[in-house]
Amino acid sequence: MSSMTPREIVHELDRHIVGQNNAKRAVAIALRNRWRRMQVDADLRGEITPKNILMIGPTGVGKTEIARRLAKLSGAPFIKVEATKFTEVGYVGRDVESIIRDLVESAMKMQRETAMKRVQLSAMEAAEERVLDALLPKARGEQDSDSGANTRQVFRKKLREGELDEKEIEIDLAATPVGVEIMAPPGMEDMTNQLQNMFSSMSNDRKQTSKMTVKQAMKALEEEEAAKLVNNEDIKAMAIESVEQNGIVFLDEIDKVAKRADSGGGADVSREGVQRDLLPLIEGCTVTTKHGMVKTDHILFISSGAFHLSKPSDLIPELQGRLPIRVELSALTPDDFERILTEPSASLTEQQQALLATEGVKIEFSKDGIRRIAETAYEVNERTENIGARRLHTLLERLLEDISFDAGSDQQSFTIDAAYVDSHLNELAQDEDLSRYIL
Ligand SMILES: Nc1ncnc2c1ncn2[C@@H]1O[C@H](COP(=O)(O)OP(=O)(O)OP(=O)(O)O)[C@@H](O)[C@H]1O
Repeated sequence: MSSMTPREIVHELDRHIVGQNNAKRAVAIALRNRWRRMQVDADLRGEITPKNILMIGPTGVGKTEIARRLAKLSGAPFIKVEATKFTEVGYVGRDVESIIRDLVESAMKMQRETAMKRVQLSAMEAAEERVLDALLPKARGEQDSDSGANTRQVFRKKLREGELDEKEIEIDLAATPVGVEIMAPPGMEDMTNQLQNMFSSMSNDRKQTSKMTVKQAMKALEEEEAAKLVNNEDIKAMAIESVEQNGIVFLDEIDKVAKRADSGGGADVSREGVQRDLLPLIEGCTVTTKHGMVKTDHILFISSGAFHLSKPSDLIPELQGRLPIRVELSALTPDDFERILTEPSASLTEQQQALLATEGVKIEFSKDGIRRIAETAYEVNERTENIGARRLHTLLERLLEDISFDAGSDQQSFTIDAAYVDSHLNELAQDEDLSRYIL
């Protein structure tokens, strides 16, 4: 668990997200509180539940990004779900517990990757032995002799230096489990999982001989050996522990399941139903997953919504009480866009430059060029639909389309200044119908 102070967390988030200081502070405190909770006496620890957060702000201003970066920073299992998913026609009552099951799956993946990394070296050595066995298929006794050992040593050296990479060999690999796709009705995911497990375990012990290059064989064998070295039960236990203690669920579009002031009856009933379904998860309950039982008491829920048509007070009172920390994210200005284009580490302009550099094309963004992109994005957002910083992605793609298409042919260096931006985007940006489709 991360032991960073709130100030350090905000500082780290600043590297990726422009502005939105209140939201950054709120999530930083929430994360630190988890660390604080782990420091108190075990008796009291059980009593302290997370202070969940409600982020209020228009689309594309960084709500998801803040939560995602926070999770990454703390190595926490993370999942984003849309609350509206549970109101779709025909899906009423869709199992909200699947949120926790998916979270456990993501934790399993993280834990498995960490465990695999830990055993990487041993796996590589074991794989090397198996490749050498395949390269030098000798009778048993002979391998133990001095000359046998010497040859093996020579081959090992060649193998490590990559000299044998392209040589073809035959190796025995565990057969991949039969792919069985089972379609079950919503809410029956557990049954599907069990059936799938049953089918895959049926084929677990089978081997298949494959012909491949030494390089491919090393990769396949390394994976197989690593899988043998990690203990699945440990991974399960660690995954569940990390979900229970560190898990973060990002519940988007929570405003869309709130009762609306202007509508009456029907749809409200189903929306309220979703809130009631979600409540036990947020209040703390136990969910059965195929890897074990998960208590949701200490999972951090970050909910978010634009709240254009409804207000947080339209949520059912119990849910309001469980989302005590409210933060507002502001709409982005042209100045923010300018900063988003250049400041974050691996910013959009940096990414484009790096991509084109691979073809020997150099692009420079001048200061007035950046300013003009930011202003155009803002104008298009105003005139059509406000999709926040996402507009910068679509605009940049369009702006660099020609360069990107011709890369590698003639001109090798470009300066993107205001004139370039105007000549490539102005016509589109001014035409409302066109920009709706293209920008
Ligand atoms: N303040 C910001 N600083 C840097 N990048 C941002 C900022 N706001 C948005 N972005 C970028 O815009 C994209 C969309 O942002 P994000 O997914 O956080 O939107 P959101 O506010 O969660 O909207 P929605 O509610 O529609 O999901 C991301 O690629 C993100 O990197």
